[in-house]
Amino acid sequence: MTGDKDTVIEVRGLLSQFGERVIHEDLDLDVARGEILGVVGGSGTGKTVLLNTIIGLKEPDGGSVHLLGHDMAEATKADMADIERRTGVLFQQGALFSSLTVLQNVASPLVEHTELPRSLIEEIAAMKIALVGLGPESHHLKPAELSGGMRKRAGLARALALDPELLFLDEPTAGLDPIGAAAFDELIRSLANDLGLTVFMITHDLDSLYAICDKVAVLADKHVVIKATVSELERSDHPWIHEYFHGPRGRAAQRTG
Ligand SMILES: Nc1ncnc2c1ncn2[C@@H]1O[C@H](COP(=O)(O)OP(=O)(O)OP(=O)(O)O)[C@@H](O)[C@H]1O
Repeated sequence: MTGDKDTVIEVRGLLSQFGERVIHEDLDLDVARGEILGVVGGSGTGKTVLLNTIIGLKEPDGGSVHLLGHDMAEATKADMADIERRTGVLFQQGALFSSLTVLQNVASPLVEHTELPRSLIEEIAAMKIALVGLGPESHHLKPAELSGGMRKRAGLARALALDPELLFLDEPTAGLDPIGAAAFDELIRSLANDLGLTVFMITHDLDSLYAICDKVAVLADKHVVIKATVSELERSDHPWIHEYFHGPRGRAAQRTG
């Protein structure tokens, strides 16, 4: 790390490509401890690829990523285990194991990363499920038996299973109706505050930016063109940002935000 322990994610000069196709070039990003960062950008600008690169699912083609003090290029198995214990990820579709119940899904990181007795693991999993607002009747349901909103909540409970300090969310409100999305935003905001989480959240949802993000990073032209507060972004004259905030959807979100 460059020495600043309050920077939990540090990306420098990132190059990402698939074959000849360059997705990121010279991309820099810092995320400070305790920050709730929204990551926005047009479709295909590489938001998910960035998330996957930061957490080590994709290797950078150039540049560096430091995550929770670890240089990802040199991370050992023990470092990766440390990172996995300290981060939670909610993938776009919830990524729950379809053959497991909600309780078993939420328990799975505890089974993998701890030596705790089964009964205690189930108790902790039940607590996490309650924390995200699901009732005990959900414990024995399989993912296919859940609504979209319940699936997101179950995915969030699993992401919180190991008491992470850093949470990655890929489009957490996508596919939810506006009321469900607002409730989910509220849940993320209060969990982040109460648990002191740092959050990296990819979203298309302007309402979420207004409701919960301290800062927003905009991906365009293959890199982060600006990282700023929403009100600073409203004043940006970058064409994509201007359209995003001042187009019809932007105006609607400002009215309700
Ligand atoms: N495994 C892969 N192989 C080849 N190309 C890929 C792969 N993964 C992603 N891409 C390409 O990289 C680009 C960025 O994808 P990514 O999913 O990160 O976009 P995004 O910004 O998250 O988009 P959206 O908002 O639509 O979800 C896309 O053009 C995609 O086709």
